[in-house]
Amino acid sequence: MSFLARRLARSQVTRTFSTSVRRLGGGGVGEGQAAPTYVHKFLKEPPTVAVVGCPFSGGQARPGVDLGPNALVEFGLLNQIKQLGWNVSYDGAKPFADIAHTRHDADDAVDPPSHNMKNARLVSAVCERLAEVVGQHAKRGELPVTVGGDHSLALGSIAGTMSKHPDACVLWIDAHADINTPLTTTTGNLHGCPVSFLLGLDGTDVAPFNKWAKPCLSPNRIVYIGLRDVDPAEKRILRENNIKCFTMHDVDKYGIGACVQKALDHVNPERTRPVHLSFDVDATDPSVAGSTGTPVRGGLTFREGHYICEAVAETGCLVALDIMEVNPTLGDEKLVEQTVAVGCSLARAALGETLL
Ligand SMILES: NC(=[NH2+])NCCC[C@H](N)C(=O)O
Ligand SMILES: [Mn+2]
Ligand SMILES: [Mn+2]
Repeated sequence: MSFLARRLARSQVTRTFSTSVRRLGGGGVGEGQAAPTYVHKFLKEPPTVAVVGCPFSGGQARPGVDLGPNALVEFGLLNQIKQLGWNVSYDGAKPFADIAHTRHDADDAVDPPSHNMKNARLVSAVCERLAEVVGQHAKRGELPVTVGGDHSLALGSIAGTMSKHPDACVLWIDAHADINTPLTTTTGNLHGCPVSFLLGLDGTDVAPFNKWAKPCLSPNRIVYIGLRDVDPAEKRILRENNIKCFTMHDVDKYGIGACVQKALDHVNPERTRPVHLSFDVDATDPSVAGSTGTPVRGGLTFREGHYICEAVAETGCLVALDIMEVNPTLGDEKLVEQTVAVGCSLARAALGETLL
């Protein structure tokens, strides 16, 4: 175990679900038993997290992001979640074992570009499988945590969430909007496109995706936080579809607290709707999580990133979480460990770690 992992493990051992997450004890805080501050609105007892590691890099061009899930699990993610009081299950890469999931765009002969998309068959197959796996966990009343892998996977994870919770809303935390369509993408990388398929935008009704990926999200049920690198065609799409965005400019202007509140008020005004939180670690500044394939300077601070996760946890509405785009082959050892640690701590924050 690395130094950081050991230190983290030590600081966690005394925390239990019943004392740190579920209730404020009657003793210290005024009269009687305080009400639970944190109630899961949509999960079955006992609260269970299903970690779904998806070692996949086919949605973009840089190898190594497929090693993300293993890096987070090696860093202790499963135990860290257990220590927050959750039951935790983990299948390793088994659900994807029969798909050549770590291939990326060297393989044009097997998976030729179609409709401007690279690795379309591969991305489609992996996302279809991921949708099944996430959907199964959700239907059991568990909370699937999908650990990527590149962000094309959110097409699968969100489709899976929607199969159980068709009224769910999505918080998409990212430097990028990932809303290119096969008609607008300039890179052909499908990690820049998942949202357009979820919404069923023009140009997305194409094989092989249209075999399984039916539009399942409407533009008023998704909100972005952290944007700062949006392609011109994506800006047009966001405007035309009236999609609510909190760019880094807005985070500077209003502060993260107001942005998250407005974001939740937009997609989930009564806090009665299930929430799928899709977190691309490149939303945070490269000084916070630098081991990622498309870093963009000027991002969320460590606290701003965690605040978003905590505020979602506080609603009790979280039904699914994605932690995406950790690439443990980019940067020196220190940067990698820091990025992996941030991936784990964002997940813990979304699962209630810092709530009293
Ligand atoms: N998930 C990400 N990191 N996406 C980056 C997308 C970059 C660019 N907009 C593209 O379409 O390729
Ligand atoms: Mn991104
Ligand atoms: Mn992304």
